[in-house]
Amino acid sequence: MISAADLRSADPVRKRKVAYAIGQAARDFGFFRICDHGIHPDLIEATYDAARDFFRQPEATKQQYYIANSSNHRGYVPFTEKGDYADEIHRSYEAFDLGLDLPADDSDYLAGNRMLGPNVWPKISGFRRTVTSYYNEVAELGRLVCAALEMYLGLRQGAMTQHMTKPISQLRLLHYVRGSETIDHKSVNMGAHTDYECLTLLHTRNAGLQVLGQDDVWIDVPADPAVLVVNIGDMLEAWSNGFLRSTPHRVLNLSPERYSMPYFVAANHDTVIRPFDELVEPDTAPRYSPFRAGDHLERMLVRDFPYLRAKASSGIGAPTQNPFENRIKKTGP
Ligand SMILES: O=C(O)CCC(=O)C(=O)O
Ligand SMILES: [Fe+2]
Repeated sequence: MISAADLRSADPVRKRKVAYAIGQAARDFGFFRICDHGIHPDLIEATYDAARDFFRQPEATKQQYYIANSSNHRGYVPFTEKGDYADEIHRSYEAFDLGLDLPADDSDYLAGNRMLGPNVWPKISGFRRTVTSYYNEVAELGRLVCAALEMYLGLRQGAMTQHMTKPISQLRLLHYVRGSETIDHKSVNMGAHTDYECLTLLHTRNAGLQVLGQDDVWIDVPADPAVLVVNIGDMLEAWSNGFLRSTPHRVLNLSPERYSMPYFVAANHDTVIRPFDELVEPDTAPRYSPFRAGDHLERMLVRDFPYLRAKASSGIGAPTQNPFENRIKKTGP
């Protein structure tokens, strides 16, 4: 567990120290837990309350916000919106997805960008205000962790964060419900995957998350309300030329009901992710070919969201295997 308090320190020595602790954990494990992160527990609780208020509405009400009705991937993801995760046995969760809340006259949105634009807001008192506050705070924390990793990786300041001025970062409110017919509580609810962005900052209230360790053993991540779980995602694996690895993880049916809130720290839509020169050894080729951040995310979302496949006009193409997930072995618990 790493105290993240010094990420906000004015003292460069303290800042460097915490940056190294974070970098080492990212390097050695690909995921780590931070406390003293500066997001007030009351705001976290209020965000869960907002999530609960949304999910407990009748299905027909939630369907008014169905993500398929949005052109920029915002809104309600029903239990039935099942992706292509081979190892899911009792997949049973719903979600609410949102991102940077851009105005309706945003030029990227008007140009048809599939990830940018305004959020969809349910008519629930306080929902928008609370969830926006949490989004802003977790986004700020994500920038601080990225800046710390720039320092650890020996990159110039802003090497990554300058590409996060209008990011395609999403916040997901997740609600898992274990069906009464699910007898095996170690069955997989959300299948093994890597996250597609740079980093994920996840808060959860309940056990069930597992991450794949170096030796291909699934490790249980305990639930602790004071903690944010951080893992490396695909974009950062490529940016770091594989020095940091995108960590496979999955969610078991341990709890009858489970809430979590991952925030995915991404780059801007059009940022071309290619390994930083500083991290490519002289006279060797980079280990990753360049790709646009938005293209990678959209290619993966089409695998995870049947509605995107159904939209003939989405233009995203056929679902593909995520090359960053080649380390996932279909091992048992
Ligand atoms: O709910 C969790 O703990 C993990 C969620 C997750 O991995 C994801 O949404 O990508
Ligand atoms: Fe994930």
